[in-house]
Amino acid sequence: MPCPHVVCKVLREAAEIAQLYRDQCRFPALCRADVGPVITSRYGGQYCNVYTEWTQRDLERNENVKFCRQYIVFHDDKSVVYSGPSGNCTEIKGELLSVDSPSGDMKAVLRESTIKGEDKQFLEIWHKNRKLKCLNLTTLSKHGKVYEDDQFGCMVWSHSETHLLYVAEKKRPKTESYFQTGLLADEEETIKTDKKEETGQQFEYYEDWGEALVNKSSPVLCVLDIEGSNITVLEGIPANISPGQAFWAPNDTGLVFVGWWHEPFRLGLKYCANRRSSLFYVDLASGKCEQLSSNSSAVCSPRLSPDLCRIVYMECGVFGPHQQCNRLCMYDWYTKQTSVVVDVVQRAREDGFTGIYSSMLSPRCWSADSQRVLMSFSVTPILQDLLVVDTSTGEVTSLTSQSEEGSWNLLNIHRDLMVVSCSSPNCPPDLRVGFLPEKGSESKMSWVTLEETQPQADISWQTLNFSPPPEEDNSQYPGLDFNAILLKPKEMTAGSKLPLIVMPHGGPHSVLVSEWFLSTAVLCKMGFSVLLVNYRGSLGFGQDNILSLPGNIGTQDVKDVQLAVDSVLKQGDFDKQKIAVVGGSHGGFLACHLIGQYPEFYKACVARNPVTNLASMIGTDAVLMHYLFIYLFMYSFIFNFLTAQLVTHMVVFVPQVKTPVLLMLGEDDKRVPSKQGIEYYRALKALQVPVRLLWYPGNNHSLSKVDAESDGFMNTALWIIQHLSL
Ligand SMILES: CC(=O)N[C@@H](C)C(=O)N[C@@H](C)C(=O)O
Repeated sequence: MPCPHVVCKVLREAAEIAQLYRDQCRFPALCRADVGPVITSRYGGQYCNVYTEWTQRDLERNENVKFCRQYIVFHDDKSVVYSGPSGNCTEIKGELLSVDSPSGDMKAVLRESTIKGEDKQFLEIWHKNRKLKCLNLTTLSKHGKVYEDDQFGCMVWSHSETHLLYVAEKKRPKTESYFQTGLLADEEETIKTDKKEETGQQFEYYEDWGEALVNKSSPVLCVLDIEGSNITVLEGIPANISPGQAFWAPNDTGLVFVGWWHEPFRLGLKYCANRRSSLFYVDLASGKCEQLSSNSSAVCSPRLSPDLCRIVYMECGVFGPHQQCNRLCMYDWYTKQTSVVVDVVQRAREDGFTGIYSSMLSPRCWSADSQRVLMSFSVTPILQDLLVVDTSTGEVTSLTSQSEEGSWNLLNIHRDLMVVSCSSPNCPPDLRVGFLPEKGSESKMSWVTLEETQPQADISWQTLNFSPPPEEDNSQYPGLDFNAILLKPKEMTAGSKLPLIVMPHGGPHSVLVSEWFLSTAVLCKMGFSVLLVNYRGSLGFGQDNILSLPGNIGTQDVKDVQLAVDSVLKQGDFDKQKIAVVGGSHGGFLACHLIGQYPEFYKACVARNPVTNLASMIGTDAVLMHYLFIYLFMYSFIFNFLTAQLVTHMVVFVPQVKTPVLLMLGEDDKRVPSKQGIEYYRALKALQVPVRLLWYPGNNHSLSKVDAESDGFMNTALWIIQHLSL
């Protein structure tokens, strides 16, 4: 018999929930910041402009709008003297990429516009108050579409400001069938090339780089000579690598870039930092391409120091977990020596440092004297701190440990002026600037807020640490802990109990930090408590924690989540009959496992693009290596992988399920085939378990288009309200 008590009041009306969601959507997120050149006023004062770009969901227009706002920052090179906005927000439309030249005099913009129903790309060069040039890249047809993604994309001015570097899809040959030859005779270039090569290639399959990189197959490095309006597609790069994240070498002698190998085939790159890749240099005079980093690891985010002498980059192992603890490496341009500045950390060090887990460094990350590197990442796997690394000693110091709790994000640093954003589960992102203190004085860091946000008084949050009981300890990696973030509505009627929504993250090698999340904030404001669990295998606890999960998927992670829930329930604030579980991707896998392994416990389940059949992950473009490694770790590779033990954990425990399940699937998901969700839906239907499937066309794995995300949120909330009988 459940004990009688009052359940806390939860907002139930769809219109009111939608209004709450709409209100919370009004908090924008920062996506970029640039620091302009120093200007000296006629009275001797120094100032610079800080340019920022933000995104915000526009529910009426059903799009994520992007806008910019600039700020003026007067300073004395050590501290901010005065700052404030210069003008209002301006929406940015049609700009795919933009970048100011180093002097700040020029600006390059890649613009997309639809003319007579056809998408065209234009490259514009602006000088002061006028547009100098506009090149129609589509008509010029030197290459395919320009890449604007974070993985490969870049647009970089040469140091001399005479050339512009970018990445685009390689031009594909025109093709014709064996039976309609001659149609291409007017195509000059086609005549010049070997005709045989193109005949019969109409239906050639081009592998792409997978989830969120669809149609990105063979990137090429392109250089625009601004004066002559000439575009050169660089040659000399090995045909079996895809270049990206490129920049100009010292003195503009060549280009440095990351190259991802195509073998065994193009493994999806999104969420997978472990794909074999190296740092390369291509010399512009000789066309010779040289490999600068190891042959057997994965690298990303190379950044050149202001004195143009050294390049830092992050490196991790290949074939292992899809996200791991990184090594911070440094390549000396002149001695050609590579050193490891910060190594992989197996377990938390005595000072609490657990390693580097950034997926990307900010566009600039060096201190002005080229001695220190700045980065933001989770130091304890809850708080995302701002850290400064001394490249000569490898010493890591926090810049934010003295500040309020939350997650800090370094947007940029230039001439030691940092632009950062800070948020927490009850406070949307703000915008701050501050000068990097001298070495040894990091604790004296002082911030000036350019855009303030108020903490939401009705949400409280705390972090919780868990140690698994001896029977759940990992024998190979003993003594590992994990943690969770618990959000609660602040106002609770005395004697009443809260409904609880459990949310394990996806990945599985990912982490939930104490930052602002729209959905959890709205759920909490509605009256729900939310538990975000970083089970063993999450990032931020050291490499051993990550390695403890492969081979134990479906058991260790499931038990950790359940332990966290059981421990939280002991607090006594929660109604044990009103618990729901929500998860996406691997988090969806865990949600489906939890309702299968604890059939009476969860009263509602929502799974977004869940992995429900590991057997069918084999052969999917992006996941093969990743999942084979994770799930088949304990089993011999491929030939005998279908052991009874494995099958138990591969297809989630369907027959035991009683919990009503809401499934949300993205039609274009390249990471977890939507076929799996449909199979799971049919299995639950056959078992007469209440199940509903929402199908989102035009959405990939992230289900992040504004209409899909908002519809997904509303249906999640209403499904939980219905099945928790609230
Ligand atoms: C590596 C990867 O994409 N794994 C998926 C199964 C997954 O869980 N993705 C996470 C990152 C997500 O939240 O989408």
